[in-house]
Amino acid sequence: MSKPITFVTGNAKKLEELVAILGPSFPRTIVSKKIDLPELQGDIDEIAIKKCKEAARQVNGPVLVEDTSLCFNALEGLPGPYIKWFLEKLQPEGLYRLLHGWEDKSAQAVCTFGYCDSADAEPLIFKGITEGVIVEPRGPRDFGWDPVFQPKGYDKTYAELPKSEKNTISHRYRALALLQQHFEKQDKLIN
Ligand SMILES: O=P(O)(O)OP(=O)(O)OP(=O)(O)OC[C@H]1O[C@@H](n2cnc3c(O)ncnc32)[C@H](O)[C@@H]1O
Ligand SMILES: [Mg+2]
Repeated sequence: MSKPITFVTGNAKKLEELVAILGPSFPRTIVSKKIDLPELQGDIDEIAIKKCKEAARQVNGPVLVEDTSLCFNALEGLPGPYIKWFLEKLQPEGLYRLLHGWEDKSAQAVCTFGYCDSADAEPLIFKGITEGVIVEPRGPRDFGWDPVFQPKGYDKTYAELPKSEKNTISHRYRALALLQQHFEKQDKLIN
């Protein structure tokens, strides 16, 4: 039997979505641990790799982490991985206002999972991207910047969409689909 994987996050909403997206058929057991890992700097992959290594060091076993970015194309990809601080200070209204004066409101929601077998293993990276536009905030405010992100091809923001629908098109869903493929392949090799 493989050891359970510890999903390390300080964000209960991320955990809720991961559980809903993976469902009961995921081949490995996932447990969660609430640790606020350091908010690192660097490019998106670099951050996920460092974050994963730090989690593996603290947990001392197989770990999963994820880092989420919101990249505005008009701003060359910023706020990107620093979205947490932008959101905290500016609120969803302020995120929308950042693009005042720019015609291009397009953005990418990026979710990057890192998985590490042990503290000395190199992390594997699984990345999902959903294209969209930044709009004036609409919908419930229970998760981050969901009210300002309207996925491409939709007339509703992430916040306005039913959770079940967000979870079939989101950046997190796309990243987890890759992660799921990886573990299903591995499961077949073992059994
Ligand atoms: O402990 P970790 O996993 O790092 O959790 P966190 O809340 O610090 O998350 P990040 O460092 O990845 O920062 C991403 C920010 O974007 C927010 N966020 C993440 N996923 C989101 C989603 O699907 N929709 C809206 N906001 C999201 C989240 O609340 C943070 O403010
Ligand atoms: Mg964080």
